[in-house]
This record gives sequence, structure tokens and C-alpha cells, in this order.
Amino acid sequence: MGRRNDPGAPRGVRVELRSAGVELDGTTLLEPVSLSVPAGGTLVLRGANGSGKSTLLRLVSGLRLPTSGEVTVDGAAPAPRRRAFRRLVTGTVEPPLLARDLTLGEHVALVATTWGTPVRDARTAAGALLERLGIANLAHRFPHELSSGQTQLASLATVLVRPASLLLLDEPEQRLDADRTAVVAELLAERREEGATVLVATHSTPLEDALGGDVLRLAAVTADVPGQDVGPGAEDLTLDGGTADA
Ligand SMILES: Nc1ncnc2c1ncn2[C@@H]1O[C@H](COP(=O)(O)OP(=O)(O)OP(=O)(O)O)[C@@H](O)[C@H]1O
Repeated sequence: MGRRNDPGAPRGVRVELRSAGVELDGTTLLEPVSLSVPAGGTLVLRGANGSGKSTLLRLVSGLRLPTSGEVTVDGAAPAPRRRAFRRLVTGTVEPPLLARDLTLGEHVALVATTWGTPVRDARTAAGALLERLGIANLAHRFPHELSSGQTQLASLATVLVRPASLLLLDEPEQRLDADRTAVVAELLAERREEGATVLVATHSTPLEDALGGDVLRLAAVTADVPGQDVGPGAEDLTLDGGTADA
């Protein structure tokens, strides 16, 4: 192929946090966390509402900077302004941007083309993915003509249709029934088998079990005032399997 935009085969990237935490105006968003996910690894983030799962994913995506510690993806700080970094990373950390005048099928195919897939192949890939997600029959619908669960599936389709080395999914099970959640787990497992690194924040035990990666349980943030004892820190974060390496 050799095109400049050749999507190529995905190559996983290593993700590391070294005592990375976030405080904002006296509020703790994420207690300092240290972890290392090797290229091709899977890490499942669990924890109560407000424990910092989304914040951690935003650190890895570069949408938020740590106020303490360090975050690296493939050995460098996340740099979402750089196309080379954006090329590595896909996910649902940001809300999906939906165009009022594009159908579901057009949205998904469009995303694939922006990452170098030729239009015909992009349409085929979009159709196949929508079929897997059980919404191929909705390909001609506009965004406002979808149910909330269908909108979630559409969002996941735009995330999964493009090549990426790192997938960041924030509660992909939201608004999905058990069967669709299982399909999402299968799709993520396939991406991992292709070599991608996968980080998933979830409240779903079936999804956690289906993904089968290591699990990091974030402790609830217990205080808002900096300088005081804010409760559990990184030492209190338990990683199932007994190692910080996923
Ligand atoms: N922009 C912000 N300003 C102030 N506090 C924030 C901001 N964003 C998040 N927080 C706080 O940071 C903490 C962590 O939020 P985060 O969204 O990371 O948690 P979460 O584990 O993903 O929660 P959930 O399971 O409810 O999605 C929460 O207490 C939240 O209120």
C-alpha cells in the first residue's frame, strides 16, 4: 500500500502513570496513581461514582494534565494536538461529535476515511461493524432518530471503525443491554488480539469478566481540601492479580 495515510496494522503502546494525580481548585479529582500497562495489555478500571476513572482516562488521552506525577503513552507525554498521537488513540473519553445531516452509516464510514481507509473500504467496514453491533438496519437513520442505547452503539461504532493502538473506553456498557455489552467485549478482545492496548472504565462486572484484563480499583476520594489527609493514596489502590503491570 505505502500511502501516507495507510492505516497499517495496529501496534500496541505502553501506558504508564507515575504517581499521577489531579487536583483542581482545592478539589481532588484523582488521588495519585501509579500503574503500567504493557503494549497489548488490557486494564479495567473499577470504582465508585466519582472515584476518578474518567479523570484517569482523560489523563491518558491528554485531555487533562496531571497536577502531580507523570503520564506517558509510548514513552512520551500525551499530545492530543499532534496528529501522530491522535492517530494512536481512539475512545469515548470525549462525547461524540454528531452531524445533524449525516446518517449513522455515513458517520461511521466518514470516521474511517479520515484515518486513511479508502471510501469503498470504509463503507464496507462501517457496514460490517454496524452489523456486529446489531444496528445495521439503522444505517440510514439520522442521529436524532436513534434511541439512547442505539446512540451509544453508534458512538462505539465511530470509535471502533478506525485503526488505533490504544483504546480508551469510558463505561461502554452505558445504556446497553446484556447482549450488546457482550458484543462490545468481543470487539474489544479482538482489538487486543490485533495488538492494541485497551483501557476500560466500567461499572459492569460481566464486562470486566469478559474483558479478562487486570483490574485497578480506585478508592473513593474522601476529602476536597488540599494539605489535609485526603484518605487513601496510590498504596491503597488494589490491582487484582497483585501487580501494577497489566
Ligand atoms: N471539571 C471538574 N471540576 C471539579 N471537579 C470535577 C471535575 N470533573 C470531575 N470532577 C470531580 O472529580 C471526581 C472524579 O470524577 P470522575 O468523573 O473522574 O469519576 P468517575 O470515577 O469516572 O465517576 P463515575 O463512575 O460517576 O463516572 C468527582 O468527585 C468529580 O465530581
